[in-house]
Amino acid sequence: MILGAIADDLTGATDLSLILSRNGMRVVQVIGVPDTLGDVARDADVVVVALKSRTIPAAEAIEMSLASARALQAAGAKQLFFKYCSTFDSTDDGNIGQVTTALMEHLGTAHTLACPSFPENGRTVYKGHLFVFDQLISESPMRDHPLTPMCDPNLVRVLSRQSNRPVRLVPHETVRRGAAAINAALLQEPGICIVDAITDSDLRAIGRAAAQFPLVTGGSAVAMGLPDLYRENGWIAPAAEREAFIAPEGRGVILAGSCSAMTRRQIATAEKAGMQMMQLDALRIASGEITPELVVAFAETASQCSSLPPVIYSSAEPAIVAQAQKTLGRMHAGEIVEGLLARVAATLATRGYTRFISAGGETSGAVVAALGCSAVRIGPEIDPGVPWVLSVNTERPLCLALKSGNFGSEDFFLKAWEMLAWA
Ligand SMILES: Nc1ncnc2c1ncn2[C@@H]1O[C@H](COP(=O)(O)OP(=O)(O)O)[C@@H](O)[C@H]1O
Ligand SMILES: O=C(O)[C@@H](O)C(=O)COP(=O)(O)O
Repeated sequence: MILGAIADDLTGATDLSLILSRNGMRVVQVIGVPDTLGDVARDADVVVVALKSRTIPAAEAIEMSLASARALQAAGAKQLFFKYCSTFDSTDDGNIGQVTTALMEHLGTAHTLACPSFPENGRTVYKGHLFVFDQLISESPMRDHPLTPMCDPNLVRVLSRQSNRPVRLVPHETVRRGAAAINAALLQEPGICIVDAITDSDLRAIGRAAAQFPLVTGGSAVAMGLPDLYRENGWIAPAAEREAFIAPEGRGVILAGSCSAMTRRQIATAEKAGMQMMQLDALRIASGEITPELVVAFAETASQCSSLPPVIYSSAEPAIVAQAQKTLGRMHAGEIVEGLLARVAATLATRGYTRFISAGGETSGAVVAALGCSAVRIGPEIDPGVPWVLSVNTERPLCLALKSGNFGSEDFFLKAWEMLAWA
């Protein structure tokens, strides 16, 4: 194994695993802090550890990340990659800066870079400012994220508030001059460099520039150049063949806890396509009016009426989410919704459901933990950043599509489901 990756949420981990496996690396993805990785890592070029550390207190996120780093290093990782969201999801309390700083200290390195750019999904960084397609992040729907509202587009400023290390910019003028110029800029002074990147070729140059860095941090796309680089250096074998993906027979369900504008559009499209819908309200879950039993009963009835999977969603407009948060508290509202969706998933799995599509990083983390799944194998790509994956250690095999809230086309749910017809 050459690369050890730590992702701060589950959908982010599968996104990174997909990019690396698409570029011919043998990827193993584990969920939660691993004790040891001996057997798991033996035939892998990279192990990706999926945490649920994006919105927890910074001290806990640091502890989980360092424990994962130690396990990855013990299994042979020569370089570490800290993966966070392409929309830089975090608050001033953390956790991107704090975890990066802790990993730098752990590795004894004074230099690293931070770059969430993912042009294929419309995320670019220019003059240190993060864009989502044509909008600054702070003017995009991400300003209303339920847990990590992004209101400052200047990443140098954002990261400076989260780290005691100096944070500066490597501007696009330097990035355009290629890997050697970027490398020189990164090494000029100690600290964390936000690096501008607006195209895949920028990202490949950045990867090359950081080839010898013990720690790289960023969105998944920053890793796209690493596999070729490792092969050129003889550190990994020629591109691996992808294993066949065989979806287990069984019923399916869609569970959506993401409130992103894209997930809400995908839900509307699913309804138009004839999927059976149930909307969950956070306040009614908190009052006990909506119970897991009620939701499971809906899913079972809906599955009898239609060959399409039912959609169970708490996704709502910012005003509704804000109202729930005012009554329940921001984090508690999230936990209540995640808890319900997780219990529904666990019950459905005992009743023959084997195909789960989940929308939202925190949501997917909760759902997959409840399914008892601690490792997955990466399958075919549904949309950029979102593959089907197969559980490797559950009682019965499960196939899962873990969709980042912001990712996927408007017909994502139907498209993901139809892919299983030939898998
Ligand atoms: N109706 C709602 N009211 C309050 N919080 C909600 C509601 N629906 C979902 N949430 C919470 O919002 C958070 C969404 O985060 P996540 O699942 O990571 O989605 P995304 O991928 O869009 O960031 C979760 O913690 C979820 O439980
Ligand atoms: O980088 C990304 O945008 C995704 O890989 C990611 O991190 C997903 O997070 P959520 O949007 O919270 O699902």
